[in-house]
Amino acid sequence: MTSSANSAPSVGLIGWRGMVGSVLMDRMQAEGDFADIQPVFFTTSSPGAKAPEIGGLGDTGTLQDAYDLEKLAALPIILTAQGGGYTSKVHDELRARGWDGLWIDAASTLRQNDDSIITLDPVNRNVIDAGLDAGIKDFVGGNCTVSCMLMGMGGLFRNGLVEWATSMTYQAASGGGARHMREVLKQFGDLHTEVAEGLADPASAILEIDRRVLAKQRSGELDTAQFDVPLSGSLIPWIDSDLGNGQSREEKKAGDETNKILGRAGADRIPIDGLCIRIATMRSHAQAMTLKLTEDLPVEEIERILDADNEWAKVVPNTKEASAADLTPVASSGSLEVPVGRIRKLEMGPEYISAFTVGDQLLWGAAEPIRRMLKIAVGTL
Ligand SMILES: NC(=O)C1=CN([C@@H]2O[C@H](COP(=O)(O)OP(=O)(O)OC[C@H]3O[C@@H](n4cnc5c(N)ncnc54)[C@H](OP(=O)(O)O)[C@@H]3O)[C@@H](O)[C@H]2O)C=CC1
Ligand SMILES: N[C@@H](CC(=O)OP(=O)(O)O)C(=O)O
Repeated sequence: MTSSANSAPSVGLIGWRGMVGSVLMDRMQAEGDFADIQPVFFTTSSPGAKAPEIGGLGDTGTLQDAYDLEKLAALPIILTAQGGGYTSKVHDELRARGWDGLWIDAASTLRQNDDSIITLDPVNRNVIDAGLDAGIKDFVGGNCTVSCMLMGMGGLFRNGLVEWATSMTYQAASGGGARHMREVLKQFGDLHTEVAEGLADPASAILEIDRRVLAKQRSGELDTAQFDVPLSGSLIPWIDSDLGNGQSREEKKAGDETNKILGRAGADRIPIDGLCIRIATMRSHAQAMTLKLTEDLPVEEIERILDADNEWAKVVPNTKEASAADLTPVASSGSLEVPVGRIRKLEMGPEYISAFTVGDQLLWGAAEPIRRMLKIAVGTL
């Protein structure tokens, strides 16, 4: 099926052609990961079709049925970016049959199970290794906002310097999926078309243009099939389901997942809460944070700790020019670097600081942690 070395473990790949899966395949090819595995490509929709061509791999055979439990159970490692619906349908049944291979997953379904680990190795390699030693078999990528935040702010959290934190997010359309990204662009296009004539005339009144944009947004004529309401030229201050206590499910993930990634629970838990907001950006999630530190550290020391924590966290000087150039979704998209800036002391007291992070939520937010988990599983990271 592949030209990889015969001793390389077979890895079932599900969800490889979706948006997250495509980013994952690109990264795996860029890093030469296919040299260390024998990939078996699955599909939920077209078993028997030709498997994707992967440079250097030769014939990758045909696509296997992703619901064929016999085929799945024969594999030592399964990696899926297919989504929570697939995980719910297949994972438990596979385990119930006695399958004890490694399940690596991008979906949230298994994240809060006691016998799963949220994988973000630059931040919690110790938790991952301890889990592997203890026989844990389910490794799940974290929520995109949480993973991107921890890649930027990990230095403070990992050194026990955060008493509590609150984050206000600016989450991109891609968090909803590919169709959501298309909808945002379509809405921008339709709004532009509505006022193109006036815009082309520098003498036209901006308030008249604004009135027409607003009228179009409120007209019900824009395509809002994915987000339900217009997002372009607006925002939506709610992401994911309503937990019924005033909090959204996305907001609950901030505290739950951050602490689980860090291996903190009970009295060690760091309170983290805030509001999650959808904005009309494409693929990078940003967040403005307020942190209460456990001690009064100089800003320079805070910057040094953040910058030194991992090779991807990059401190941006707290200036207007640097922030506008390097601390935006446009700057971070397509890059593994996670810029963190706007670090300054707040008026509330010397332990209170602000920070702003932004990161590509399809890279560190989705594909990269599970790609690296696969490398840990096969012993190459
Ligand atoms: N979107 C995001 O930002 C994040 C997503 N995730 C997780 O990853 C999961 C997958 O998300 P995402 O990649 O956005 O989902 P996609 O909708 O892009 O892909 C999911 C699956 O849809 C099927 N599919 C149907 N039509 C197409 C098409 N035209 N092009 C590509 N695939 C198609 C494919 O399955 P098949 O080949 O079997 O037909 C594919 O694997 C999510 O459900 C979530 O659990 C996690 C973090 C962030
Ligand atoms: N909920 C995230 C995307 C996502 O897939 O998150 P999770 O992996 O936690 O379900 C967003 O909308 O931006």
